[in-house]
Amino acid sequence: MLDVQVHSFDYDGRLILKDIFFKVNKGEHIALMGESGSGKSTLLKIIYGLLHLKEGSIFWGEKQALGPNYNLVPGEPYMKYLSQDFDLMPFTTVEENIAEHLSVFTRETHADRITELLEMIEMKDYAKTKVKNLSGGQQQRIALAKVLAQEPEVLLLDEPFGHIDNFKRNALRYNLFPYLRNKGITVITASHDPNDVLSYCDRILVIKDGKCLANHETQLLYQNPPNFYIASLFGEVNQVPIRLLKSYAPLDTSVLIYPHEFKISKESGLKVEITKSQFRGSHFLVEGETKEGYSLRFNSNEEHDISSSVYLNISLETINLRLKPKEAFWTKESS
Ligand SMILES: Nc1ncnc2c1ncn2[C@@H]1O[C@H](COP(=O)(O)OP(=O)(O)OP(=O)(O)O)[C@@H](O)[C@H]1O
Repeated sequence: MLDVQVHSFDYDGRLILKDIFFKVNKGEHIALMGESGSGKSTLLKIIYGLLHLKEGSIFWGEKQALGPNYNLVPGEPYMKYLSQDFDLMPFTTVEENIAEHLSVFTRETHADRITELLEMIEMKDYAKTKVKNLSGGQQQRIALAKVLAQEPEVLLLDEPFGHIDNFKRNALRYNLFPYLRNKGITVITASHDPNDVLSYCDRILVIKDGKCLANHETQLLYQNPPNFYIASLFGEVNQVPIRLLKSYAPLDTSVLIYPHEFKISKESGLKVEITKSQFRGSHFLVEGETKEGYSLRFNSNEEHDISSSVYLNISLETINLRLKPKEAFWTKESS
């Protein structure tokens, strides 16, 4: 188990992380989510041992990760970190870059291992190509193969697909995450992209301004977002005042509703006047305004004319789920 206890961390007196405590079981995949600048990369660098942690500790089982003040070469041998800059040797070939990270004691199996990794990242044809002649996305894939070369026990991925186009990104996720799971590798992935997280991570740790806002099982967090910040990490979300939905509701509160959770009716529900209708491939993302002036975004299978009206409905089940008191729920679950 990886045990992360960060009481505080600062860069030259500027506090960046505060009271971040969590454990990751062996073989578990967790995601670090949070807006840009919230401290995700800093946390990964601390865990890997690139930054000195004065107040706190990192343990992998019984072994303590001691950081740069103790290790001549920063980093721990059982852990690998894929940083946002790829750290490759540009004037050598793809296979040489990967082989660099394979053990000299297993030379006879190097070729097989390199082929296995290049197949996984779908770059088998580039084995002999010099890294400097690859695109940014291709270099990121090689960097990924490099950190996997000597199977780490713990893998820290910082925006692993940031430079890769959507087409390749989907294929790579599809290959990579099951591969890591089969190998029993413990993974922490920092990402802004819900597609990296929703299907592949067991748990999500949310960071905002250097503090941990949530640490929960993925589906549970998606379905019960405790606040707007967390819900919006998954994409579009509406904050709907409850009195718009139930005129008799005495509560001065609002519920978080994802655009796909609205059902459109031509007859009854919450009336909105269409202000925007945007093609999104599989559906239209439509914006409508209530008579009180609230703007709501919902999905529709059809395009809607500007200034036309529709009625929106949300299932009672969803409303009740979102109205559940979150404080007790989250404190209990997150321990
Ligand atoms: N070496 C550094 N020296 C000083 N401040 C730094 C350093 N690295 C990062 N910071 C600051 O620490 C804060 C957290 O940065 P960090 O890179 O950890 O955020 P992040 O959540 O990973 O962002 P992103 O998603 O954009 O990568 C930011 O305000 C950043 O400016």
